[in-house]
Amino acid sequence: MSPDRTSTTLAPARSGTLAPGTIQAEHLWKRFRADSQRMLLRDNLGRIARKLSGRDQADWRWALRDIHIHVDPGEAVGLIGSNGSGKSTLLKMLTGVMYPYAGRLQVRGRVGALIEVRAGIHPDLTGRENAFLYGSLLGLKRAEVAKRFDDIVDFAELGTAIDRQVKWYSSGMQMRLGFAVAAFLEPDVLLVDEVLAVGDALFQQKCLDRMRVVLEQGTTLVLVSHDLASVESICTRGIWLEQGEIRTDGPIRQALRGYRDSVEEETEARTRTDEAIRTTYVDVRGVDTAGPTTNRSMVVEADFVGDFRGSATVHIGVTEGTASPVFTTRRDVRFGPSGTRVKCTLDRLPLPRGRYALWIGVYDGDGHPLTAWHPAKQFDVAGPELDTPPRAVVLAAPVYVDHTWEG
Ligand SMILES: Nc1ncnc2c1ncn2[C@@H]1O[C@H](COP(=O)(O)OP(=O)(O)OP(=O)(O)O)[C@@H](O)[C@H]1O
Repeated sequence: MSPDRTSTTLAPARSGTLAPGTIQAEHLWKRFRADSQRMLLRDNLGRIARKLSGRDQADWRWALRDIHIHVDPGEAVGLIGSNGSGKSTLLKMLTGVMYPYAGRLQVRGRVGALIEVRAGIHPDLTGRENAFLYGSLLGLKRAEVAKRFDDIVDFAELGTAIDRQVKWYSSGMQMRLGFAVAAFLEPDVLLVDEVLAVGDALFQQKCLDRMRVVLEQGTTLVLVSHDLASVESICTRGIWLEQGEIRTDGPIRQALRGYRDSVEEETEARTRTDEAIRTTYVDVRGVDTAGPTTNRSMVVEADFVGDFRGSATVHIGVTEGTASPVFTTRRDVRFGPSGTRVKCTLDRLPLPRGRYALWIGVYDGDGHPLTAWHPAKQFDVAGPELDTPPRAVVLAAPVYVDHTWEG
């Protein structure tokens, strides 16, 4: 399918009857030249010659295809997806720094955006000047920015550096300034792209807390991040993009589940079949329960075959969907000609109810993979849900700990 440009508005319409804080995208398409990255002079000359002779068949790649989104004021939306799926492109169009190829886009009200660490921040101006400039771009009067200025400096922890030119700031300081300015100037829509990764853990937590305050004030939030725990802790709705298309738009847990499952499937598919050792059988089961159960025994069994002979280390781990395991364990094993079976009993499974994946990797004495670290089996655990942490906590690690309360 390709877009119909005849019936579209090319520029983002920022007016209409929608309430401030509403985002509406209809049939949104965006493409880039596939060769637009780096180009040598001779390539350019060749292209100009082809253009003059009418033979220039540009190679285009769609970054976004037929995107429909309606976000109501006050919603907290997480945009998730793998590298290159179109998240930043969509966010840039929402801020107005990029135009769609086709489609209609309405973003109503004042838009505060932090789309790149340095975006919207002028290096030759001081932090103070930047804050006032940004405020005026948002349509705020000088006095309105002045009223919030101390909060911005306090939050960004910039102290006297606020009167220094921004080009002397570290990237962390620039991010803190950018976030504080965008989040404290009371936007109707706050757009945040991946920048939290630049700050230290304490500052990330502060940003998440601030986003919650901003949400409570009725601002609409769109957050792009690969930190799925942060996205889950703050967003109620998730939009999962894949190759420029919406795969899921729904409750955040549902979108994250779909995305995590697809990451696992892809890793599994990428697992090479020419490895020195291959996994031929994997089982995960309860010992005296119908299936894996919280705080009860669980058994993992795996069979391996392959050309490798000698001793190697089998690692197994359990993840909640991404590659970082909740825990791992390992065993040195001798691999012989007739295949090898390992069995591991976990006495008290420390996982609350949920769906998990068992990952396996086998490594030789130098740490080289004989079987690459890959998801080998999904399994469900029966048992209690994890206790709900206070809202301020990003996300509790999914570990069940046996405990007793007194008093
Ligand atoms: N200015 C540009 N010129 C050419 N291609 C671009 C440009 N910006 C983005 N693209 C391409 O558009 C596609 C989507 O990119 P985008 O940055 O939106 O993805 P993303 O989901 O934000 O990825 P990441 O998680 O890596 O930040 C990619 O194929 C990318 O190479």
